[in-house]
Amino acid sequence: MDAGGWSEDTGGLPGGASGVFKDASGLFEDAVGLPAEVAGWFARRTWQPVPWSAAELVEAKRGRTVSVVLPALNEEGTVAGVVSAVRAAGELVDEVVVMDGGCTDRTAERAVAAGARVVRLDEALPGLAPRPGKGEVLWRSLAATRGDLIVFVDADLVEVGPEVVVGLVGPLLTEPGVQLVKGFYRRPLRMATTEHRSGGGRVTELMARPLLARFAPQLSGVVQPLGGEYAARRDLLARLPFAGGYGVEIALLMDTFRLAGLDAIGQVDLGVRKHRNRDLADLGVMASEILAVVLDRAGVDPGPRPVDLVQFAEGEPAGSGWFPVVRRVERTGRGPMRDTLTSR
Ligand SMILES: O=c1ccn([C@@H]2O[C@H](COP(=O)(O)OP(=O)(O)O)[C@@H](O)[C@H]2O)c(=O)[nH]1
Ligand SMILES: O=C(O)[C@@H](COP(=O)(O)O)O[C@H]1O[C@H](CO)[C@@H](O)[C@H](O)[C@H]1O
Repeated sequence: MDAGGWSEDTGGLPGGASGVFKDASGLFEDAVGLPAEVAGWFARRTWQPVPWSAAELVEAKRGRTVSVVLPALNEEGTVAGVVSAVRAAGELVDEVVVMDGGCTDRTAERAVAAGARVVRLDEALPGLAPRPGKGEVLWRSLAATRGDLIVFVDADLVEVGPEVVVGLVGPLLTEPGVQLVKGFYRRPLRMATTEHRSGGGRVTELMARPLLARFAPQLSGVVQPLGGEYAARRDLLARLPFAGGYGVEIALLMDTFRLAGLDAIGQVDLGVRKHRNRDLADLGVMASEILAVVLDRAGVDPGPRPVDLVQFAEGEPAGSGWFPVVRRVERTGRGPMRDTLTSR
């Protein structure tokens, strides 16, 4: 599959351009070419657009099974739409599981009504007290599902369709060397009253990319390293540790690279991703979790645990001054699920 005009000998830029990449906004006038290793990987392991149909992939399954997992913490407003979108992939999907991360709203009820199986954290691993954070939810999904391939899709997406599953499992069913597939997309930024065509993926741009550039430059070709839509072989995920909070995605990416090499990773264009965009304060906590994980994977002491992140809020009414808000950032991860299951 021609990966959309990118080739290994053009410095990684479309159309043979190399050296300076001119952009209408002039923001990239100082761009340089991709390192050859990254350009080569990008050309080999990027599928844009996705070339497969659901029917072709059903044929390609050859007995392999697919579990789709939606991590959900109070997503009653969107979970049913995401479940329906995933189920529209038909026979490509063998089970749809919503992992209840501790919901106190109608997420579970609406997920069941839409056709998903709902599993609470304590049900997935009875007797093992759940820990907070997204990573714990994804880790426990390995015990709650049975598919040979596991697809993670956030439950807060809107305007999503079955192509999210088709795209993500495509390389896993057709390229034997690929073990982890990340989705990528244009990321609009939807705030309370406005929607911008791009601007989403704020922690990706401000934290993840600069960290990868310094500590794992081989992964710099991954368009959306933090994206919550990705798929992997169970036998890979079961051998990996899971970071506890929002560091789970970048940890899985770095650990897959360390364990299986760059060509075990692929990425597919999924079009546009719209989700609930959290405020900057929440993203500050997320960035802190991601920073800690990347430093840990890079062998750099991430500092004390837990760390107290001091942020500031403006008092009411406006003009009445600012006050500190301290958020304790502590997400304890888990070891490989393979070890947990064999020790139970
Ligand atoms: O402790 C958590 C945090 C998040 N999530 C779920 O993980 C997905 C991604 O989380 P979030 O939307 O907060 O991340 P963002 O997309 O804003 O970076 C969503 O479906 C959340 O409901 C979860 O199950 N438990
Ligand atoms: O990519 C990002 O920068 C963050 C925040 O996205 P937005 O700025 O709210 O679009 O979103 C991702 O990061 C989380 C941590 O990896 C993932 O868990 C989320 O699924 C993903 O949306």
